[in-house]
Amino acid sequence: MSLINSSGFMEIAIIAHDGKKADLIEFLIKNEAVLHNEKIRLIGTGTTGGKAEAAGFKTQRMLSGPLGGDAQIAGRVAEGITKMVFFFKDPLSSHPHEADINMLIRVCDVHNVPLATNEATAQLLLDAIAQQL
Ligand SMILES: O=C(CO)COP(=O)(O)O
Repeated sequence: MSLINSSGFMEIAIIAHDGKKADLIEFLIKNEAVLHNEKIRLIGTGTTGGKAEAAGFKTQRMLSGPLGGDAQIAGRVAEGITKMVFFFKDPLSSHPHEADINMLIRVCDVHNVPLATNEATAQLLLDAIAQQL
């Protein structure tokens, strides 16, 4: 399983529900030494991506999650462009686009793409890839 896509980058998707956005930004800042590596490309759902950009992380923004951003990222996972997903889900809230959320998770499993749905898992994944950069 290669984590580098055909463009030569490790594209990581960053997504967070509203209740987890602050945690994700804090996670990015804590790991900025790895995330600013020239081989890493960040993409994100609309609002999450905007907050990451505001925190100093160059991020290609997709549509907002509820407007189809999760589906766009699922497409990139299916096409082998996005190689890892950090999705800080809020398990205590319901979401109108639950079908998109579940579809993204399913597509990651179909294509064997590493998916972290919480910070502990995201940290383990990032620590692992730091060795490969
Ligand atoms: O709802 C989301 C993921 O399901 C996140 O979308 P935003 O980053 O646009 O808020």
